[in-house]
Amino acid sequence: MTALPGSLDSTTLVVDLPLGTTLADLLPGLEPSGVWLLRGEGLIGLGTTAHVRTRGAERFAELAEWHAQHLTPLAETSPLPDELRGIPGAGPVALTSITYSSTSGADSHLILPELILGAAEGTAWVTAVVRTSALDEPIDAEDDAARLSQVQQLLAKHALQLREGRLSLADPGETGSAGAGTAEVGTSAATSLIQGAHSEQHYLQAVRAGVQAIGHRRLEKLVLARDVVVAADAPLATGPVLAALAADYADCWTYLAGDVLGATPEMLVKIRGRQLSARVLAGTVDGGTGLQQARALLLEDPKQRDEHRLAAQSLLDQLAPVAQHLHAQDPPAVLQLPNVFHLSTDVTGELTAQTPALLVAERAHPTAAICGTPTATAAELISTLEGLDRGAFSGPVGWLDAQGNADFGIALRGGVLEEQGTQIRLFAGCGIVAGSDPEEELAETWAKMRPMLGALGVRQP
Ligand SMILES: C=C(O[C@@H]1C=C(C(=O)O)C=C[C@H]1O)C(=O)O
Repeated sequence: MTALPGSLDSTTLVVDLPLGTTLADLLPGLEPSGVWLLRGEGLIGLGTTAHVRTRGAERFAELAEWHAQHLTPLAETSPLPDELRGIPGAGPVALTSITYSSTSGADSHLILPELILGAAEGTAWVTAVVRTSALDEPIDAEDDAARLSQVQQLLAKHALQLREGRLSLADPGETGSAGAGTAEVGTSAATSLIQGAHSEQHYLQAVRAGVQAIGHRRLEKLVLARDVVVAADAPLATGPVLAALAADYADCWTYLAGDVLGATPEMLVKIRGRQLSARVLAGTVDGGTGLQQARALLLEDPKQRDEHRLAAQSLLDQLAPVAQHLHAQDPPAVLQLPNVFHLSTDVTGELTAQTPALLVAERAHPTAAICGTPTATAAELISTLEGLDRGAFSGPVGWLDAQGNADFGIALRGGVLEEQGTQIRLFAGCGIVAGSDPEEELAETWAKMRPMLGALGVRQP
């Protein structure tokens, strides 16, 4: 864990975006350190004021402690402009990605960007977060001119400008920013698809073994994943990749935190004060199926309904010790995405105590949507059958603000950057239950990788 010398100071200004544009429109010209966007609104982080890395069984607790020590105090010391009070995510936020497994060899991350662009409920803002020890002299809370100039400097550093209250990309040639320049290299990087840790045959074999274990009544469900690698001839520029995901999958949360990025349709847990909500997905058919047929295939198939029921139930069971009035939509709905249809259950509830958001996420994770039932048996079988270190894939990903609000999606439909950003390992998994067909599950993994393959300019074989 990284200690943070000195305390933090933050400034938030309400800004306008150019008419008819959203935050997502800025992405192609930026090199973000964190992203969380849904339908054009959300957060873009730039640069880092602090980056905490941790591993192991205490990873949630350690990040929660860091959040309480460093981010929470800013709610008191750096008040928000009136227009932003009560807007979740406004002001200083940390983006986070946490590994699926406590035994992963990969880091879990909490990143506090130095500059955050935010938009929610039709209002946009910029927030600068600095270490007071990095300032020549402390900035007076009331010194608006000094605060504006500090924000302007950080904007220029990241290829942005604020003119008459309007935020936009800097005019070409205006700044010496690294952002715009490298983005161009990245968009033109040639990409190719190569095998991941294992072959398709290995996956088919793993699914067969999973179905067999279910047949022997060792467990009811397990989620088996596979990986492929997209290699590029230059570092990938994440801004344009994320912009493509945000444009094509507007109903998914487009994310970047630590080394993982993607566009996920699944919300592990969203926390707003004491209120919590979630969106559980499980049960999938290919997007090429018409809506009418997809509804029948999902809602009327006992196998799909069972697979879904186990996922929803696992979340309710895992949240029960910290929440009350838990309510799950019943029957599930059908969620239509460009690549797939899912059975979907929205869950709501109320936290019974002031449990820190990261510890609520720890409780909720892993659901049977990405692990299985019973959890421990599924987790053990996954580690032997998959033969993968999932890293951040299928772990919680999202943001936390200083007030304790948070979004934790499940890091699906994404990939992990490797080799200095010149390659990205894509993952996708499928829920296996009695009667699962290995070939169909393999096809489903390709359908789930389609968003990333498309954004990276790689054709599905
Ligand atoms: C595991 C993934 O997705 C999960 C598994 C699903 C399924 O098996 O039907 C559906 C949605 C997700 O909960 C993935 O996208 O990799």
